[in-house]
Amino acid sequence: MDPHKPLPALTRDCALFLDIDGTLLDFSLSPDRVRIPEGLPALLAALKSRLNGALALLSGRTLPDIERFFGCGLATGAEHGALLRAADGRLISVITPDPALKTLIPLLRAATEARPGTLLETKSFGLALHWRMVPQMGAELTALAEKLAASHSGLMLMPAHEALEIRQRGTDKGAALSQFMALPPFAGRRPIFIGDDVTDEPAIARAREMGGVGLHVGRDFGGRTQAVRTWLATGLEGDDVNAIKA
Ligand SMILES: O=P(O)(O)OC[C@H]1O[C@H](O[C@H]2O[C@H](CO)[C@@H](O)[C@H](O)[C@H]2O)[C@H](O)[C@@H](O)[C@@H]1O
Repeated sequence: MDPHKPLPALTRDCALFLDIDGTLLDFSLSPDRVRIPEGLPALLAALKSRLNGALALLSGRTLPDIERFFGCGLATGAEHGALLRAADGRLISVITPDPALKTLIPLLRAATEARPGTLLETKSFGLALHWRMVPQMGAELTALAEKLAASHSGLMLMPAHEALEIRQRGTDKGAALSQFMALPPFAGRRPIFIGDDVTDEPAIARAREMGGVGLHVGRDFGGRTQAVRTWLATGLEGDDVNAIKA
């Protein structure tokens, strides 16, 4: 977007899709240390109600992480769209995990244990190597992951913020957005997606292709998650927002 262009209005006819880390939440030193701003779960619940349920989280996080952060009441595309769950808990789709992922765990775990400050995050449909505490370790871990994944054609590597995601091919947040948009209560609405990372670009592009808006935290919100939360609160104008400032 043109940085001088005002942000779009978050109106009742939108379908809202939100990334989590780096968009709703500030980054922390490790995945389990994120802080959920007071009022954010209530803000999301109020927006969901304002949009007649057309709000979904699209994240690289696991479903249990997302439920721990925000409860179970939001439609969710977890692990970059590997698993899609409706707000009422119904499973919409889930991929079959590639058995190759498990075979990489012992080698990657040994590599992170040998490099203090690095971390291996094991998820249901992918792995993530983290080095936020020791950025100088990023190149070595990336080289190792490239070597290990090379013989597994079903896997792909995706650079992330101070991390590398090892994922299955065939899913991304753009496809997840399309799947939700084909279903009620999303169908027929104007999609708005907000993300911050390379893994969010397919959903940014997809929202635009569908006549909606794809926003980027760095390009459109000055890199500030607080600016995202403030803009989200504008979607409640007219409601009693005093109790739900995030
Ligand atoms: O799609 P997202 O909701 O943005 O999730 C992307 C990944 O986020 C997490 O890692 C990132 O956030 C951590 C906590 O702030 C940070 O320590 C790390 O450096 C970031 O890369 C999460 O751990 C991953 O599983 C998600 O895929």
